[in-house]
Amino acid sequence: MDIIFHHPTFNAQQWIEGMQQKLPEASVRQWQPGDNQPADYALVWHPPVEMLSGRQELKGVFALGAGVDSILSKLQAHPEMLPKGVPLFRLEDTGMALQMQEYAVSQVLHWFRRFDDYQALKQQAKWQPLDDYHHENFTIGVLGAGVLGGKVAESLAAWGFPVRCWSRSKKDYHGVTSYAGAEQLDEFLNGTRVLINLLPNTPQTVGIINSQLLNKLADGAYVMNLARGVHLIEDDLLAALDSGKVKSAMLDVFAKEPLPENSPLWKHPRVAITPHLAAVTRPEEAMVYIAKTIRQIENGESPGGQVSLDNGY
Ligand SMILES: NC(=O)C1=CN([C@@H]2O[C@H](COP(=O)(O)OP(=O)(O)OC[C@H]3O[C@@H](n4cnc5c(N)ncnc54)[C@H](OP(=O)(O)O)[C@@H]3O)[C@@H](O)[C@H]2O)C=CC1
Ligand SMILES: O=CC(=O)O
Repeated sequence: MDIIFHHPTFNAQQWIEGMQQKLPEASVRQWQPGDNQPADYALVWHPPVEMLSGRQELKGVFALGAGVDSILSKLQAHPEMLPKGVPLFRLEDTGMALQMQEYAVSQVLHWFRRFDDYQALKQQAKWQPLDDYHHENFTIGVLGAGVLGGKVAESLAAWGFPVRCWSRSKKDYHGVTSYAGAEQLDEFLNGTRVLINLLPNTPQTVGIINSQLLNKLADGAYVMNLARGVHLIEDDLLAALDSGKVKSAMLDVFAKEPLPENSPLWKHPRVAITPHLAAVTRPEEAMVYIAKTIRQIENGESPGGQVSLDNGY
C-alpha cells in the first residue's frame, strides 16, 4: 500500500514515521512535484492540483482538517483534481471537539460572569459590583450542530445554560433544543443571547451572519465565530457592535487571514481575536483515525467521515 503526503506547514517526517508505524504494511512518502508514481491514499492540505489529478488508482483522499472548503473550492476550478469516484474524507473530531469545547465554554463563562465589563472598569480604576447575569436570560444558540457544534452545545448545556442548535437535520443532543432548516432559523434566533458559529463553509452558509440575522438576536447579544470568516459580514458586525445590538464578539476566523493590520476589528474594544486556532489538527489523534479508516476501506467496510460532494461538507 502506498501513501502520499502533502501539507504546507506540518512536519512531514513526523507524519511519515507516524503513519508508517500505524500501518506497517504501507510505504509512506512525502509527495514532491513530478512524483506520479502510483498511490493508494493521499493525505493532504492545500494540495497542488498536479498532486492528485489523474490518480484514478486512489482509494481515498484524506483532508488533514475538519473543513474541506479550501479543497472543494479548488475542485471547482480544477475538477480533475479529484478523479471521479475517489472518496474524500475529512477529520471528524480527532481531538478538535475538546478544543472547541474549551474555547467556547471559557468564553461564554467570561461573558456570563461579566469579566469583560470588569476589565473595562479596571481600566478606569473603578470598584463597582455589577448585577449578575442569570442562566435563564443567557440562551446559547449554536449554528451548525455536527461533530463539533453538537459537542460544544452539550458541554454548555452541562453548565446549566439553555442551549439550542440549528442544523439541516434534527438532532437529539442531551439538554439541547434542536431547530432544523431555513424555516426554523428565525425561531432559533429569537431569544438567542450568545451565538456560536460552527457551520461549514458552503454556498448556503456564506454571509449568513449579517445585519438581518444579528437584528433577530436578543439585545446585547454576544457573537462567537469559530468556523470560517466568510460566514460573517464583518462590517455588519461592526455596525451591530456600534448600535449596541451586539455587546461583544470573539472571533477566531476572518474573511481574510491573517487579519490585515488595518482592520477595524483589531482596535475595537469589544472584539476579542485569536488567530484561527480554536481547534487545531492533533497529529497523533488524526493519524490513528486515518489509519483506522484506511483499514476499514481495505476490509471493504464503509467508514464514516466521507465528505458529500453534493452537500459541500
Ligand atoms: N476555527 C477552527 O480552528 C476550526 C474551524 N472548523 C470549522 O468548523 C466547521 C464544522 O466542523 P464539523 O462540526 O466537524 O462539521 P460537520 O459537517 O460535522 O457539521 C456541520 C453542521 O452544519 C450543519 N449545516 C450544514 N449546512 C447547513 C445549512 N445550510 N443550514 C443549516 N445547517 C447546516 C450540518 O447539518 P446536518 O447535521 O443536518 O448535516 C451539521 O450539523 C468546519 O467545516 C470548519 O469550517 C473546524 C475545525 C477547526
Ligand atoms: O480550520 C480548521 C479545520 O480543521 O477546518
